[in-house]
Amino acid sequence: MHVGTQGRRLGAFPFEQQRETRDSVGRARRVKVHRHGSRVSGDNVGKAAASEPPRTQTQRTMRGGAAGRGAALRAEEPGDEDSAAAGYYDDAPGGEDGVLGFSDSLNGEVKPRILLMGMRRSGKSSIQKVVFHKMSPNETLFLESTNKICREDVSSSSFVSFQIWDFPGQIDFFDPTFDYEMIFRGTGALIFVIDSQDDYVEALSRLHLTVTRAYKVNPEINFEVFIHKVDGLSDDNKIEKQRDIQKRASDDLADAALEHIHLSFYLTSIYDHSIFEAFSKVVQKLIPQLPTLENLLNIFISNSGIEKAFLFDVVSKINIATDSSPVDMQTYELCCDMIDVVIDISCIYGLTDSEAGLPYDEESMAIIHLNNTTVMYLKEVTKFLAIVCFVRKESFERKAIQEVFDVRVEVQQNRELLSQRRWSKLTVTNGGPSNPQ
Ligand SMILES: Nc1nc2c(ncn2[C@@H]2O[C@H](COP(=O)(O)OP(=O)(O)OP(=O)(O)O)[C@@H](O)[C@H]2O)c(=O)[nH]1
Repeated sequence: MHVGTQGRRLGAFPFEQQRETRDSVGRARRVKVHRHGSRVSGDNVGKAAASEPPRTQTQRTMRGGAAGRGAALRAEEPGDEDSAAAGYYDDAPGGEDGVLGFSDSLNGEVKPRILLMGMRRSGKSSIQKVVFHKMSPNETLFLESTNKICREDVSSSSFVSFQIWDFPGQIDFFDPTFDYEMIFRGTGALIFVIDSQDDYVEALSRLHLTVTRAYKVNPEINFEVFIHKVDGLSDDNKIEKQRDIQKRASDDLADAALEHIHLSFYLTSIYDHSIFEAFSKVVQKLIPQLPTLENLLNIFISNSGIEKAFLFDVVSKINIATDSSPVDMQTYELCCDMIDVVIDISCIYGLTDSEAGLPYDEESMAIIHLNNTTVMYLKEVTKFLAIVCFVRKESFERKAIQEVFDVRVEVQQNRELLSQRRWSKLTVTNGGPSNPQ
């Protein structure tokens, strides 16, 4: 396997130092990746966030105080939103954060919201922490119950940009301080989490109430149901539970003459890749450019000898898009593992203490030969995105992949050359030096 990060030396540490690096630097670097992953738009916000502990820095929270809350809500959604949900919003320590977090309003962009709802202890915060904060599943055992709505901005590129709102277990729709109209109006997807290891009768009636309320306010919401914690169930049991939950939820909607509301169901667990796969599908539905991206990947694979190509957000391991050939869970898992390996190896061996670099940059790439004549190829595409390709050994040896990426490098070089020439022309015309330097 080759892992490249700005040509840094690999494998040069003595063993003891390696361990130390892993414990102290490796972890710190990981946090760094995550910091840049959970970005807040706007320079000031980013700078302020950099010096804060991970939790406050990435969770955009609303201020409990009327002024702060009012400012924040006005900034995001013009209109009379001030009354919204005083008791439900998180109190941000060091209030500035809450206000600045609403950077959408500063550039006029409104990010779609993904809401995480469900009964207490169903696993909502764990899902958010594992997918977006790289928390290990076991650490979620120590998570405290969420009392207020916690909000986080995720923007991995120009086409992946949304907010996640993690709700406390029980929301009282009849509580006058809970302005659900305001919340549902800007929502792109509502994820309702059901604990499959618990009795789910109450959860189903909550699901029904939530869906019908939300639909009334905004019929455009995608309703996604995570049948969660399936790691404790046998395969048969999983299918049985899914069938039962699906049927009961559909029956409830049919009884209310709302059978036209579409619910999507996913079997998920934070202990395997199912949660990343499910979240990928939820996010993909919110990407307007998805058909174009799929088309580009189709063209890409049909002209390069590559069998399958995925575009991934490196931080969250969300699969942004793939070509239209079928995906199986195992392939998806391999991609996630490869991303982990690249980041981990870069953190441990790719950086030195004196360098403030990131473990993922424009020179990041990796090649893994599997034991079944398949080769996996990962290459940086943008600061936050990677393309992961599966290619047969024969095609790889014909250097199909290298040719594809060499073309990209050549095109870039030609562009640079062209712009340099233009620049020289311009400076000569203006009587300046002909060299752009
Ligand atoms: N077995 C298993 N346990 C999980 C899974 N996801 C979360 N849990 C556990 O479920 C418990 C509750 O998780 P939380 O994330 O705090 O639940 P929550 O829905 O945010 O809870 P509230 O904040 O009270 O609404 C924790 O002990 C987690 O470790 C999973 O996929 N499988």
